[in-house]
This record gives sequence, C-alpha cells and structure tokens, in this order.
Amino acid sequence: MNAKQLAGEKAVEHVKDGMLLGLGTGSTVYWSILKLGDLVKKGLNIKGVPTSTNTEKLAINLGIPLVSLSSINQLDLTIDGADEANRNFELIKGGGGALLREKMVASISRRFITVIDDTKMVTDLGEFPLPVEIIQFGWELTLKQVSELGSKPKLRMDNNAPFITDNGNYILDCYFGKIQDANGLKNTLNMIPGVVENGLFVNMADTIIIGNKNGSVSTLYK
Ligand SMILES: O=C(CO)[C@H](O)[C@H](O)COP(=O)(O)O
Repeated sequence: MNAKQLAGEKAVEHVKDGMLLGLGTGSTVYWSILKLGDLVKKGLNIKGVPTSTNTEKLAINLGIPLVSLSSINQLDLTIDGADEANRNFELIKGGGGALLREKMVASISRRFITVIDDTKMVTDLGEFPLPVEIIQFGWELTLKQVSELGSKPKLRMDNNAPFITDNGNYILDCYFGKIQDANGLKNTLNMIPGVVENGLFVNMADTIIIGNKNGSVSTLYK
C-alpha cells in the first residue's frame, strides 16, 4: 500500500454513521472516498459535500449520497489532502486547483482531517508554490500586485492555455520563499481586489494523518 493510500484510508476510521462529510480533492483523499464508497455499499449512512467537480463525479460513481453546500449549515467532518503542512497545522492547498471550494467546505466543518504522505510535512511552508485563485478580468494587474508582495507568481497553464478552476477563475502559483507569517500573508493576499482566495489554510486543520514510506501511519492532533 502506498503512503497516500495509507493516510487516506486511515482517516475513514474517524467517520461515524449519520455524519455529514466534506469530501476533499486530490490523489490522497481519493483513497478515503474509495473506502467510503465501499462502506456505503455495506450500509454506512453518510452524506457528502464535494469540493470539486472531479470529486463530485467520483462520489456519484461510488454511490455516495451528496448534498449541496447551500442546503446545510455545518459539516461533522471534512477529509482533504494538502500540498504542505507544518507543525502549527498550517497548510498550503490548491495544487489541484480546488482551493476555493475546499476552503468554503472546511470553514463550516466541526473537524478537519488532512491526509498527506510524509514528503509533505515541512518545517517552513513555502517550498511548494502557493496557489492563489484570481478572476480573469485584469489578471495581469492582479499578478503584478501579488508580485509586489515579494513573490514570483506564474499563471498556471493547462496544455498551452490558462488553467480554469471549477469557478471559472485563473490560478497564480506564487513562490514567496519561506512563509513565516501564514495568517498575515493569507489576509494580505485576500485584500487584493482581483484575488478570490488563496491556498493558505490557517486554523482549519485539527488532525494531520501522515502515511509514511515505511508503511506506518502517524496521526497528529492539535
Ligand atoms: O488542495 C488540493 C487540491 O486543490 C489537494 O488536496 C492537494 O493538492 C493535495 O493533492 P494530492 O493529495 O493529490 O497530492
């Protein structure tokens, strides 16, 4: 079993019958969703809110009942991946481009479990370029304003055309170097008018489940 599968499947042990779940996006939480699909077939009663069209399709194929974000006030638990995590439980997310919906879903979750492999646990955030979702209108201006904060933003591409998020927006991938004040940077970025949201998740994750190369799994609680 690979490290992502170990972490993804371990997280499902925290799921209880009757829960409303946030379903994250990516190749690690994929294993959680697969496992949930198995359990639903065996009678587990859960409902999920997907964080991307990819996750929505996967959940529908597996027979996991879904509800819309607008129809609920709170989720019991969200399971989602991350691109980097540190010991303060701060995360960089958005490598898969789903950061906006992921953050909206995480924001109404009583618990948020992050599932990662051991390569993603870091001392300082920032080696992974921070994804920033921006609107298409005037994107070059937004890129300039983000670069003035001390980063080197690059417009994310997909086969020679800009990558478009599920929300119809662009993504800037931004190298800031070591991120010392994740909360400050998160708030500063979101004050730029063309920025919709960024991939810094602060005070959201309460549990980090790490799949290790040697086949073990570590769980960190905040
Ligand atoms: O934030 C995300 C998508 O927007 C993913 O959770 C993150 O990119 C990790 O993905 P993976 O588990 O495939 O490495």
